[in-house]
Amino acid sequence: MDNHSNNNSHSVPVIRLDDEDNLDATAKLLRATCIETGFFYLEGHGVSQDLLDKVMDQSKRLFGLSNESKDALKDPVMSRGYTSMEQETLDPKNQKKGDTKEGFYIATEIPKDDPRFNPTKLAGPNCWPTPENTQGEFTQEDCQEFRTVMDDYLDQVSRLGFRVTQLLALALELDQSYFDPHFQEPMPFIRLLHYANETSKPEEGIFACGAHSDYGMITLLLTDHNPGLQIYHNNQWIDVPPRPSAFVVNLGDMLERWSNGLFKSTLHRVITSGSQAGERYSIPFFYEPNFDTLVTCLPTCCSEDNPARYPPITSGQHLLDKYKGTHAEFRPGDTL
Ligand SMILES: O=C(O)CCC(=O)C(=O)O
Ligand SMILES: [Fe+2]
Repeated sequence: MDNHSNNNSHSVPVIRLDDEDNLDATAKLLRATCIETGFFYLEGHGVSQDLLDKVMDQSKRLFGLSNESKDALKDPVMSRGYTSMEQETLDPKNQKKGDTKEGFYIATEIPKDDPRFNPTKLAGPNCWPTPENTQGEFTQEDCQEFRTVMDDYLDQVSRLGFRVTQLLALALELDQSYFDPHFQEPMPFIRLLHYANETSKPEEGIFACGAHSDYGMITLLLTDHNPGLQIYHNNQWIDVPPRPSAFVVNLGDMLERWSNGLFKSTLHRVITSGSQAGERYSIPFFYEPNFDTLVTCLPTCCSEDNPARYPPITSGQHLLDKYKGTHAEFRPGDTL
């Protein structure tokens, strides 16, 4: 029997990034949290409310486009742009149909004539709305505004992601700068999400977002006021309610692997209740190391008694392997 929601016997802690005087205490709290669930709220992060509001508004405008226009914004080879409702199935074993959500991927803009352009390494241009591909639904100014807001957001959350990796290094009892070289050419991905006004029915295999763990290093999630996110902890699903102005941060499989299983990448899902919640908007930001970073057991996480459990893998290969399993339409680097 699947409990839809639970009282919060466990609550997700708040970590503040602006408490420089108590860095040791913050790192200790973060360590305990990462060993337990790897989920926490992040406050004092320095990203302005104005920008958070703007990015949500622009996301709503984008998903308000007609299906025809949104379909013209797909780029499965570059893994960018629009992904349709039910295209992604995050938990194929338990889902009868795909996630009841649509999405839009944005990453670092690398033009085709840039020497770094390489679709097999997920490095390429974004798929921006234009007056042409939106059939005039977006004017030139609308398109410019969308891009300006998204560029600004990508820049700010990337800086924030870098600071979080420094705090994670401390939590892992490493030098604060330990991860810095691995984020010199990071792979940041914004994913705008829009959940349908449809009630999830776990017992019938219908989920807003099926149970999964995230693939990469860290995820910084911005949500609107609608509840729905749950984490699986101590054999039950626990609500992680929206907390205004905070990011929900969670660790992904890559960091679990890097830390030899010490830091957890916890299973989570989204359950929507159509009548109560209406449509839900959220924006996960995935912050990943350089494509060529070698993810191999961190020095503080293995010893003679606790040898490395996973063979080394590059960050890029790890992500590509994971994407293949869940994105029906994604074909990174296929013949252009
Ligand atoms: O929408 C949410 O609250 C969570 C989304 C999520 O877990 C994901 O996209 O990885
Ligand atoms: Fe997730």
